[in-house]
Amino acid sequence: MGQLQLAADTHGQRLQQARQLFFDRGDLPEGLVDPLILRSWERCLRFGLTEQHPLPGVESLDRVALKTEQDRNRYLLAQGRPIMEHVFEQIRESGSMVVLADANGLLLETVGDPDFVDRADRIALMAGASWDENQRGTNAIGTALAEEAPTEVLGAEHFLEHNGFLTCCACPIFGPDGRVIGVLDISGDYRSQQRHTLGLVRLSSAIVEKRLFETIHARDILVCFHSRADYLGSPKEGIAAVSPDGQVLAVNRKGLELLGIRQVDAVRRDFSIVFESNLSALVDRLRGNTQGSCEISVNGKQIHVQLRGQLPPLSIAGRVYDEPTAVRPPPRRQENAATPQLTLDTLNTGDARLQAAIDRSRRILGRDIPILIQGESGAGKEMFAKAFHNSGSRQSGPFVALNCASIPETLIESELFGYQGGAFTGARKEGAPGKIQQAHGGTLFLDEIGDMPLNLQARLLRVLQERCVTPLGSTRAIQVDISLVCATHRKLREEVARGTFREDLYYRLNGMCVTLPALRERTDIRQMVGKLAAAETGNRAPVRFTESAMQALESYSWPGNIRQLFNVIRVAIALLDDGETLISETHLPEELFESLPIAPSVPLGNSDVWAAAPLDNAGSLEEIGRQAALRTLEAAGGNISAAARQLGISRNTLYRKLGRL
Ligand SMILES: Nc1ncnc2c1ncn2[C@@H]1O[C@H](COP(=O)(O)OP(=O)(O)OP(=O)(O)O)[C@@H](O)[C@H]1O
Repeated sequence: MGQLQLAADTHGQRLQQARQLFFDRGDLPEGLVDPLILRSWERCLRFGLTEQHPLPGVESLDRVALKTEQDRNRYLLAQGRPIMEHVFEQIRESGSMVVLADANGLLLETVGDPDFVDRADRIALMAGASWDENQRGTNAIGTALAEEAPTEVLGAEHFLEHNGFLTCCACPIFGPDGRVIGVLDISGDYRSQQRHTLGLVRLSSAIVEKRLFETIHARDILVCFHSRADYLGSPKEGIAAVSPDGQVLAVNRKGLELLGIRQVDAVRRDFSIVFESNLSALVDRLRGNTQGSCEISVNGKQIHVQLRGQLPPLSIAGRVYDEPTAVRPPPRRQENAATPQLTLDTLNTGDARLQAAIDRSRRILGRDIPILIQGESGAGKEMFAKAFHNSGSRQSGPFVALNCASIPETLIESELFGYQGGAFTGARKEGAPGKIQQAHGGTLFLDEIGDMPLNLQARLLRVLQERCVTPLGSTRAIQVDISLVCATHRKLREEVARGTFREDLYYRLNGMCVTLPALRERTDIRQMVGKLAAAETGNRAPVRFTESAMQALESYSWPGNIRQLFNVIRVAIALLDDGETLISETHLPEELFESLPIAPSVPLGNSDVWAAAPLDNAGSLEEIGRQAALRTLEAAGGNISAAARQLGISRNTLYRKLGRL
């Protein structure tokens, strides 16, 4: 008999003794059970559970309800799925499964060995079921959530007898604001317990957290650090997100550990105070050397630092950091073209439908009528909103954008309405104003408004009616004066009919609706090509297009619209040899020449990767590739093999593209 088996037997005997003491005699079996498990058993008794039965009425969600929950947690799933696949590869054929659950213990997705999945199904360890402690008793998922700590629950440590055949390891996943947003778990047969499983789950959760942090702060300067240079880039590195004016916006959990401080000690402080170094000098030292690192001293300790994310332009870097109060920070989002004076006039490149939309919008300038912009993804809705703001009387006020689809539901509320200090775990001591308040005197742009959760729609409606906002945890309403512009790629009327969008809010937002034409419907593609190419080359020598290349660009169906066109032009320019300025068909992707045009409604295929990969944060071809790989993976429902097949690359290459696991 192996040592592990012996240990398991001894552990099993001790547990039986502990259960007898606890359940039969009502004693606390201290010393026989891990204190964390004991705390959980006591909680379960308080919930009214018995060791034989869960509470009556515990039912799993049906497919539709599960889909809704998966949708609400799409952000967590998008980052979690590739990691689950990767973890499963490590434990395949060990009679186990990998589970991703939301912050309430609802199982969102599972991937596992078929034999074990069958057994797991019988105890409802499957997507759609809740494993909250108050329903299933002590279990790694529910208990990790209750304790907010990595948790291992072995065999009879499970409160409910019928779960005693399980061994489970789970680790909570913390969102970028420090709140728990989900939990990753590996469950298997008690007899196949592996010593390293908890470590694997912890590491994997750390990877998901890191990706969430990097995605949320993709538009900020990311200062990555560790006491060991070889840990830079690993899930163990600390990351601080810093605004262009040198204010620390957030520090990830590893970073707080490394610095030995709390979130409230860092957030909203100047970088130079938290890191005892001048950010401007650091940017200059590391500019052009983003793979390199340098050492700084913080609190008497040497740390290695690397910069990633959006570095400010050189001229701005110096100015802003030297005179923090005198200069307005540069815009957080860099538009690709027409940045200097983006107005409704400059958007007009000759297409009649676009011109009609511009004319209609111009008429309501300065009248504070909410405008709803509809159009396919990448058709230029945000650009239009910015141009609308710049053309009206509020142009000197702030333009504040929030994309309701790209941040987790738990964050939308605090991002939008703000919060008072101490409103929730991880909240900053001094609180933070929300986007609504930040837009006071200017324009609030709510992108993908169709993705706003229903409960927040009600709160938003109240703000629009009363022109007041009440931050989370506060009772004080703050007056706001905002002009509202919303955009969506969804058909909001249909969402209203389906009951997923409030009718009263729909009418409130829809003072005037403009629909932007899809790029394939536009007659000014040549002009757009010229404009986007000029934006990409900047001060370098201008590029030209052969007639056949231009015709290919004109006749393609552009499912990803202007974003895709710009992407294609960027890549074409990158493919030119030194000194070469003529773009021909060889510089364009093959799908432009395939006979079947790609309609936007077909499922994502190889060529749609180009369509969907957003350019806004794509600093390099490597990043474009990573985003394309992510999109394909999402479209393939998280199935790594299917996504790799679709891209025509190996699974390993796909993993590498997804972020070098
Ligand atoms: N008229 C334009 N001139 C130059 N670039 C443009 C123009 N319109 C859009 N773009 C560029 O195309 C990309 C997509 O535009 P934008 O983000 O405004 O589209 P969107 O419709 O809001 O997309 P989504 O619905 O996916 O958020 C951006 O990089 C933007 O800078």
